[in-house]
Amino acid sequence: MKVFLKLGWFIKEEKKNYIIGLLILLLVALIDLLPPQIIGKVIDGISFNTLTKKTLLIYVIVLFLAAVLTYVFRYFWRIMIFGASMRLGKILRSRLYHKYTSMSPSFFQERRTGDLMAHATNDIRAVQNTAGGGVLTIADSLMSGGAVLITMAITVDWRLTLIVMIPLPIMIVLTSYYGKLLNRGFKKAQAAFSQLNDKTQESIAGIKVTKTFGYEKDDQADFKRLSDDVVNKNLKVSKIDALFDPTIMSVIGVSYFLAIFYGAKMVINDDITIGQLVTFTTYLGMMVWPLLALGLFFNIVQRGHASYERINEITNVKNGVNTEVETDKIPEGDIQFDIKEFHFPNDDSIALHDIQFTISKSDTVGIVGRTGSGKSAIIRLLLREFDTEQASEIKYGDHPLRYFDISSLRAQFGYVPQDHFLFSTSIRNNIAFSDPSLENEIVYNASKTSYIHEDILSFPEGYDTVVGERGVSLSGGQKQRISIARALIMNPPVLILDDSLSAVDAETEEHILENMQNVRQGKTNIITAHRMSAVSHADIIIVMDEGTIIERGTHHELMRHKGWYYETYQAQALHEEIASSLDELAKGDDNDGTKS
Ligand SMILES: Nc1ncnc2c1ncn2[C@@H]1O[C@H](COP(=O)(O)OP(=O)(O)OP(=O)(O)O)[C@@H](O)[C@H]1O
Repeated sequence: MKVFLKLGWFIKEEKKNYIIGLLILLLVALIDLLPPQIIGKVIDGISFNTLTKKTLLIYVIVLFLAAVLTYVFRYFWRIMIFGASMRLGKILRSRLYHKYTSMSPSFFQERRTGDLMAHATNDIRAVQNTAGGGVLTIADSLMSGGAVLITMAITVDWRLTLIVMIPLPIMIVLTSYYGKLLNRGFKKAQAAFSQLNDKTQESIAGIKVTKTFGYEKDDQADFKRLSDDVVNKNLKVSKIDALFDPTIMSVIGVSYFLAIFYGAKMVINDDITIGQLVTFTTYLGMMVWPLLALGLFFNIVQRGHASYERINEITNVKNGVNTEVETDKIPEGDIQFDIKEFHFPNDDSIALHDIQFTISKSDTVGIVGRTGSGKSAIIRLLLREFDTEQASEIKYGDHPLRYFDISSLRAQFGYVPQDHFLFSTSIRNNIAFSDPSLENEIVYNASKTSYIHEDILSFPEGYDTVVGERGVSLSGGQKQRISIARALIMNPPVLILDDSLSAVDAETEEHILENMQNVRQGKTNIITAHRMSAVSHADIIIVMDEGTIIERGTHHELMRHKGWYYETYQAQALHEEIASSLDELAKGDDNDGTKS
């Protein structure tokens, strides 16, 4: 029942629909009381030989009207009550979606995708059912059941009514005990479903790796284990659920026995007529549904409560990043880093320390270093993915990052992340993601700059080619270049390429960088890379190692310095030279082969 208190805000909102729906439901319950009365009267009329044709006709007309009214009323209460519950589903779905889209990336890092999807599907369905089926079952059970009991007491005999109610308290005790067991069972079953959802999502996303490693059998076994777990936990719930019906039917059975036993005695003693006894037992039959509805109500409500708690747990999570600021100032100017020490949330090891450097407005900055040296960490702090001290230690213009509204801060950046992502839509829509109404010419220019225009034209449907599961398969380099075009099209004050040229060959990289130098004049660029050639043209290059800066300067300064940058640059240049010589040789061999 607690879930109704928690859903009080919604019930208040939909007060009108619920009241009208419940009133109509009450009318149906009252109309349903008529037929047993009429049956009793007809039986008594026959046994006392007082039934005339005219009264019989009136009874038939009343029964017919009752049937028509019940039909119409049932239709309307369904629309009122189930309509309201659907609106609750919509509200919760929007809340969750809003929550998901407003959370910082660390939120998603800590949670499993399958779990988040289960909240948006299974859990919402369960809460929606509470606001629909739950309200209906409790109202129907109280109103129909109550109306039937009162009518039995008034129109037949109150003593007989009390007698048949003797077994009811046993039923209430048992069903509320089952209800508690159900809640526990549902929580476990929903959690197991989340895990299965997560497993399915991960398996599909990682299908290529699974196949390459021949891991299908283990993957299937893993899936079977989780699937069995879901079945077992739901089976436990069903076993508890299955106790409701027999308990209720047994209670009704005992009540029937008492009704016949004591009712017959009363007929013999002339306390009630035989017609009244038939009316009474017919009413008792009408108590089956309200009592079953009560059992159903516990089931629906316990499931809804467990799900509502799971949804609330997510919607109550505070966004890791404090977004409440008073200024509407747009960030502008140089970006200064003065990071003393940074560790990722929930991680004790130091990811960055003693990072001091400035990115002057309109400069291109290169950040290089071994894998795991902290390049991406710097970028993620600049994008305020975490609400740590560093939001004060990094300044944009005259103010720390914390000073700015998070949306206007992020709007300054065009970011191409390391793990680029394309949506399952056309290439054009992927590039014009920030504004789908952009003219084709602008889309083409961005593609030309990122050196992907010709590739796109060679696809079967050009820019309308759909990417992803049901579309064309793109190479890693093509995906990277489309992602770069998507960032370039925004013409952002600061463009960040986080290892975004790793999958293109040296020649393509050179073309892209050359094009960028032309179109990004007067704007800031930050490029992190493993290949030194990607940053050699930068105004300043930062070399990272073990979370701190070990070298800095222009390409020429660093080459003179003869440190890590110099050595890596030389090694990569040599490697590049050997690779292109081998390429030439292979081409030569091919040509020879063709001639002979
Ligand atoms: N969310 C996280 N929680 C804890 N540690 C993290 C997290 N993300 C990264 N790290 C760790 O922080 C360090 C720096 O990682 P970062 O991703 O910045 O390296 P990088 O230089 O960008 O590496 P790469 O070139 O391979 O992308 C690494 O040791 C990494 O394992």
